[in-house]
Amino acid sequence: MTKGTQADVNPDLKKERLKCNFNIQEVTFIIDGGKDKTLQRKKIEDVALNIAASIDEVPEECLNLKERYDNAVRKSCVYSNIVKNELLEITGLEALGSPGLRRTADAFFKDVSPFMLHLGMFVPTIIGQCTPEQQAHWLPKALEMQIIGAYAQTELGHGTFIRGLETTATYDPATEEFVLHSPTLTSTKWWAGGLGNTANHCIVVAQLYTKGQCHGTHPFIVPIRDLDTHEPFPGVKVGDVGIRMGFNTADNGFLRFNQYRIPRENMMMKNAKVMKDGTYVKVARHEKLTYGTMVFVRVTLVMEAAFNLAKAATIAVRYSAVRRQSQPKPGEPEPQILDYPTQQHKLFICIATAHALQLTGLWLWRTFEAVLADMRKGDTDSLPELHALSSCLKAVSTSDSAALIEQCRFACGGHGYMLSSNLPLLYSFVTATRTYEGDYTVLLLQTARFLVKAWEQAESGKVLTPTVAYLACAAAKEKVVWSDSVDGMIRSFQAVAAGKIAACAENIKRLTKTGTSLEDAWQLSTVRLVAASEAHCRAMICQAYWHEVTRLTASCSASVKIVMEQLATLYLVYWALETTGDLLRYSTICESELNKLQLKYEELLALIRPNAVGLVDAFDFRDEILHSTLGAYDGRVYERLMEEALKSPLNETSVQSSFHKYIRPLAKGKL
Ligand SMILES: CCCCCCCCCCCCCCCCCCCCCC(=O)SCCNC(=O)CCNC(=O)[C@H](O)C(C)(C)COP(=O)(O)OP(=O)(O)OC[C@H]1O[C@@H](n2cnc3c(N)ncnc32)[C@H](O)[C@@H]1OP(=O)(O)O
Ligand SMILES: Cc1cc2nc3c(=O)[nH]c(=O)nc-3n(C[C@H](O)[C@H](O)[C@H](O)COP(=O)(O)OP(=O)(O)OC[C@H]3O[C@@H](n4cnc5c(N)ncnc54)[C@H](O)[C@@H]3O)c2cc1C
Repeated sequence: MTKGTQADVNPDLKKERLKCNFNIQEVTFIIDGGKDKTLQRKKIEDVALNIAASIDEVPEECLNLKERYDNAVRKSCVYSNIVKNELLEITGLEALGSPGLRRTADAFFKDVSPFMLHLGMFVPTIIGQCTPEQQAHWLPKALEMQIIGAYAQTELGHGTFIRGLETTATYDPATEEFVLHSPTLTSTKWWAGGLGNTANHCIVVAQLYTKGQCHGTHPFIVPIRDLDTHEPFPGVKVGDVGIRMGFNTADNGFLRFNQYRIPRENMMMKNAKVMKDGTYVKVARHEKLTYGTMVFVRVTLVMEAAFNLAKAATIAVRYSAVRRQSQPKPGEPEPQILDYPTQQHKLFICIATAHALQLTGLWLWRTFEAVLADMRKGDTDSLPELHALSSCLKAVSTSDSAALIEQCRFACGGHGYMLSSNLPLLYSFVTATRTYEGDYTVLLLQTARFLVKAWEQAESGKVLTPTVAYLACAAAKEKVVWSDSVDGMIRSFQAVAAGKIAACAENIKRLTKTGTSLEDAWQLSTVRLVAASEAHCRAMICQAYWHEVTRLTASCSASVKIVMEQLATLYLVYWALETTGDLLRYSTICESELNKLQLKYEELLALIRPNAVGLVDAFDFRDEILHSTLGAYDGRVYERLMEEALKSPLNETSVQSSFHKYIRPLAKGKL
């Protein structure tokens, strides 16, 4: 964080920091996943942000579309040199997924780098889908930025339904090449980040045909532009998809092939191969291993959701400590808006959710690594559970994060609507995460498949995998006894999930018994299935969050343990109050217990209040990363708003040319 001198800090923020009663650094270590991780992150930030090239003289949002893109490319080149020459030195390949890299990227790009998908998906797909020999060929070139790649899976006609993709890759044994072709308008690749103007290579997911047979979708590495001239190769048509709600510097593109040939070796052959004579050989033990990059990105998106929400919460809480408004008691000074319980209600859940998603995300990452280790030994048994877990957690975390970032914007009143607050841009960036890498509903329905199967296993007394083990207790179908202890609340959330899953399973059974096909019975139950999946995910987040807080604060100072537990309890109570209808249905909770719960919630808001600024300081964001007039460490909100306003191109002259051209003639009746 950029602390400046204490004299520069807004007096209200100064007082808030004196009120804070816990060790901020200890909380930072917990959020980062350990002291060593914090130190590494800070080192990366220091190295990367000492290079002033990230600074824009004119705010990014004041440039036109083309200027913004060119500027983003310029900064991407500076930044990729830093990654290549400095950051990879610090941590090796691990740097690519490190929080330090993620954070410093935000200091360079208020919107998104056109190189993001190169690092975010192109490189991970090479690592996940190539044979060691292919990796040795492609990876150094990609890491050295000799080639720049995109990931083109989605088409104009299909994003969700991958099996329905239309682009074909037909093997020609005579030349030992694949012929890529886009047979229809709807087969045009659409959306790939970095593809429109930047990438010279692209991972293309296409239907593989060999010896006259289709073997489903497979990934290929495809050179699309000449490395020297950057002109698209004959047979390749590529361009930008047009202006978007956000991501306007991400260079999302379209791509069409006309009988375009690539060598056989460009098929990514870790999970399946095509031999020289065209024989198709399946290597992988699990049908869906070609979907591996998506699972990897979904796992990382949970912490991405936490990260972005933490930024918004930092901005809104600091601003709420500085902003004074209204006069609830006559004659008294206007209070800080953070003193209003309604403001606390809007904001403290944002801090708690950022913690919940970050700690759940770290736990999910460890689970992912364990599954990966099993798969290296040839064991894919835990893949279905990982898919179910990562699907629902990606869906719920990105959806919660987007909704709460918007809530932070509301919490900042009119100033939150300024682009210089950074909240609108943050929202437009994060709301896309609910759609990309698997739409919210679609992913929850994937988890639902796993849950209904698990329920059937529970009913027949089979052993269940860890994340659904709670279903075994719920098979008794009795209402759970409500208790407002943490364990009691988690048990109740699980009972809600189990009750909803059971109702779905019963509904499907009832419909199929009366002659409805299984597919139709499933469709007719999907509204409930999505709700069941969401309830399961919420119960899982509550359990993982509380478990991690208990584990991680075991050796912390007492005050840190208290504040972390207050936040986690707030999260549980908040969701109990949000889902009272469900609790009334599946637990023994009654009116008086609901009233007690409401009181407990209000008490927690009051307890957290003195530590609110300390808690967002613990996210440890440097001002360069927050990019916010409202959220800077020093709280000089009004000064910064004025400084930014003066940078607007509309303030360059006191009279605009349009006055002479239109307004004056209009007034004189000459227009
Ligand atoms: C250098 C400087 C640089 C500076 C920058 C520096 C920046 C630094 C870095 C910055 C980082 C920033 C953040 C990250 C950035 C990322 C951005 C990403 C952007 C967005 C990318 C995208 O957006 S990219 C496209 C993603 N597009 C989807 O996401 C499609 C969803 N659609 C499906 O994913 C399938 O279509 C769908 C539904 C499963 C059905 O697939 P399907 O039809 O084949 O399968 P069925 O439904 O029939 O299911 C049959 C059985 O398969 C099982 N199963 C299915 N999937 C499975 C799986 N994966 N693993 C195991 N099992 C699986 C299922 O559970 C069933 O099991 P069972 O039979 O036992 O029940
Ligand atoms: C900013 C951004 C960046 C992207 N980057 C990339 C990229 O780099 N590479 C890439 O390949 N793709 C990329 N995408 C595409 C993205 O992965 C898809 O948009 C996403 O997977 C959703 O697919 P879709 O657009 O086909 O939506 P659709 O599937 O058409 O969804 C429309 C609606 O239909 C519903 N629906 C669809 N199927 C079902 C079902 N089976 N049951 C119930 N409801 C259903 C959905 O819930 C949704 O409400 C990007 C998208 C965005 C917005």
